[in-house]
Amino acid sequence: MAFMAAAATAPSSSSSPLQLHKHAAARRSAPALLLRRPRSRSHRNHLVCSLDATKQAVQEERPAAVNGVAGRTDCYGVFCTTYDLRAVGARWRTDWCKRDEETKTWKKVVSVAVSGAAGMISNHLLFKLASGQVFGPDQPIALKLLGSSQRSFQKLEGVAMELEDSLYPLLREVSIGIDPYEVFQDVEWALLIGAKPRGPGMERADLLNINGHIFAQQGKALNAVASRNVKVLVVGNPCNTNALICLKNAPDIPSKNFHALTRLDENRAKCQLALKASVFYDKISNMTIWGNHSTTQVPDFVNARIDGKPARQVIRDTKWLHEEFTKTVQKRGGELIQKRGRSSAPSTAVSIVDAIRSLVTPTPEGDWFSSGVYTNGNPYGIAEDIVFSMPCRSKGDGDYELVTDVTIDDFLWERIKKSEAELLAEKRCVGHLIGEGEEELCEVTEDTMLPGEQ
Ligand SMILES: NC(=O)c1ccc[n+]([C@@H]2O[C@H](COP(=O)([O-])OP(=O)(O)OC[C@H]3O[C@@H](n4cnc5c(N)ncnc54)[C@H](O)[C@@H]3O)[C@@H](O)[C@H]2O)c1
Repeated sequence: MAFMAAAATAPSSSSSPLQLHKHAAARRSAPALLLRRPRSRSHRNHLVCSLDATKQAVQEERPAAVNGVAGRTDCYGVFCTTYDLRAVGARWRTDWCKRDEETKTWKKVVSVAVSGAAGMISNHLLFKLASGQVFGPDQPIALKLLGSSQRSFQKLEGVAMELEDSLYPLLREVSIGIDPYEVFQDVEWALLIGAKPRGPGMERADLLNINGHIFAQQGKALNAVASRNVKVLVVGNPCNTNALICLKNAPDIPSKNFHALTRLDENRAKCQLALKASVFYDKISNMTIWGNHSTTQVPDFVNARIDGKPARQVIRDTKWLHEEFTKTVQKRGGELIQKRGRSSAPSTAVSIVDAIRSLVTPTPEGDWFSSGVYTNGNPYGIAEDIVFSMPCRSKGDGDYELVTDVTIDDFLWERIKKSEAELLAEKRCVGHLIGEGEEELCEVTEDTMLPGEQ
């Protein structure tokens, strides 16, 4: 347990209602921070009850060199302390506080790792996670933030401070680090967003290799230290093949637990159908993105429904469906970057929220959602042993099943095969990272990165 308090020290004052643990600086190669705070739906009561004791304890226990003093330290102010709520409850002196503690019941904290935590997408996502929008308003959460290098550490500190200042009742723990073997310890969710952007002149094949190494290492780390049922959502591009690399390097974790994010594409496709049909987008359902998160993706208007009716019955413009719809969805990120000057981070963060919520809440009757998942006995005849976006349904237990009642006509199948061929080619490029050959055999030459996501 790299980040957790290793040794409980005695409370700083015998009359203190708080049991305060100084965070043991248990780091190996990487620095780490830990924030644990008393938080609850009624956390403001806790804070009122405990404020004086907290101040006193923090003052007495705080290590000498913290709060911006030159030189590196492992903890910063309140990040260095752990409060034991049970001890607080046991020692409350006033009836009001006692009553508050006795009536409280807590779900077990869910532990979520986020890589690329100082990046643009995380800048939106972390605050949604901490607010309860993702796992629910009664689900406490621990956030484990992974950065890429010593240089990123200071940025992660800044992110942790912003989270702290946001006073989220559900946010119980924030730890930061740059060693995935430490950050992924016991995590139940791993949101792998961090990746290198494609530099000037860099081929897609180069990116596959560079980012592939990141996801191979992170897969190994998850395999070694994460919860045995960790759910992994890969966002960093090229996300399908990165997810494949990650799962191949984590043989002790079920392959079914790995996802590549294609939910942004699904949301964009729903938006375009809604615009074309002049309906609000909550009327669009059964939207599938087939294949790769690239320009070979296949947004499926054949099975999509608008207000419960097949989309093709509502949108009679076949030329638009065949020729414009897919292109518009693919180019959405590029158009956005031209207008806004930056890539689509807020809507990507929202789509990550949607992707997770689709797994932790039951799918509405008759509907489904898209996710890039491992092909292992799929009912559609798509090549096995790749990560391919397909229609899924969930009971809300974190797991999913593939949807079988879909129609795949010639139009869809021809395009699905192209995306499949691309993913098989990407797989050959990363054979050296998935235990399938020492030498790279890479024939990916076409640039199929989605515009706006480099
Ligand atoms: N799947 C999708 O739908 C989708 C949509 C948008 C963006 N993306 C991809 O998501 C990724 C992140 O996008 P962003 O806009 O947040 O980028 P960003 O450059 O703002 O942030 C990326 C962060 O990742 C960090 N990082 C790099 N290597 C890392 C490593 N090994 N471990 C941990 N962190 C590391 C960087 O330091 C940086 O802070 C990119 O690869 C982008 O192409 C995917």
